[in-house]
Amino acid sequence: GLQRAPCRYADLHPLWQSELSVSGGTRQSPINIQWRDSVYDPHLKPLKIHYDPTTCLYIWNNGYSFQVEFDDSADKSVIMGGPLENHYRLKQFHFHWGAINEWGSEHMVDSKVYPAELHLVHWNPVTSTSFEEAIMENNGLVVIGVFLKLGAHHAGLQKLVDALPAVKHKDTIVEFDVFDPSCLMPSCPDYWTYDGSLTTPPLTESVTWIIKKTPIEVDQNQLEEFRMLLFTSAGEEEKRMVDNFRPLQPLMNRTVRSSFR
Ligand SMILES: N/C(=N\S(N)(=O)=O)N1CCCC1
Ligand SMILES: [Zn+2]
Repeated sequence: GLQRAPCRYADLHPLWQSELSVSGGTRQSPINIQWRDSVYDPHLKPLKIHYDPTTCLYIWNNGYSFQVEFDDSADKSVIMGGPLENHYRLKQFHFHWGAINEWGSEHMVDSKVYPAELHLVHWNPVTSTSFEEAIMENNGLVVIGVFLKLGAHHAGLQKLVDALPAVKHKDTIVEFDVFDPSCLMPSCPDYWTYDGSLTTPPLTESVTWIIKKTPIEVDQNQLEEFRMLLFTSAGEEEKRMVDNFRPLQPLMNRTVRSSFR
């Protein structure tokens, strides 16, 4: 039959062959956040973030994104408050982005898409004994999503960008110490929150999402450095790491709550 050109490499990327395998999902991510349908919840507290920069370990290219890993053996880099009943430990952060500035984020706001999205992944040490266990637990994880928009140079991000050439190929790693990801947070406290899932396999429905309303600004050069990474290992035919985002998923029977009026 007629071969349909893949609309995105991500659709063919091995990670996505299992995309269709999550049958019966009722709380999948990402979603389009319709601002007018979100419900202000006065019981939502301010999010409290305490990251210890010395818990930063290394950056690596996992063949889907670049990821900064943290020492999560103690309650040193934690978040609490917001919609959360207890504290959660920071495990890693990573990004999703597009081949061009017109798309790239996973979540959308009133169908507006951003060039990239940061995910800070945390797990619940009260109900789980490890990150790997928490991935399978209902509400075992909290992911904070921060939109990136094209604008001013981001000095805090630049330290990360300068390390990217060292992790150009899949399964490469470089030491990265003393970095405080709080510098990647917008100063505005406003967020939406909803119950969702991981956006890559195993796609488990274990995530309380906290999506910051206000994007951070990064410049064109910084976005282009993301796009110079490769999905492929050294020696393989090079495939640029771009469009590593999952398509929108149905909202189904969910309400998005906002921390702001
Ligand atoms: N998909 C994921 N995070 S995300 N994109 O949903 O924040 N992960 C896969 C394994 C651990 C984190
Ligand atoms: Zn992600």
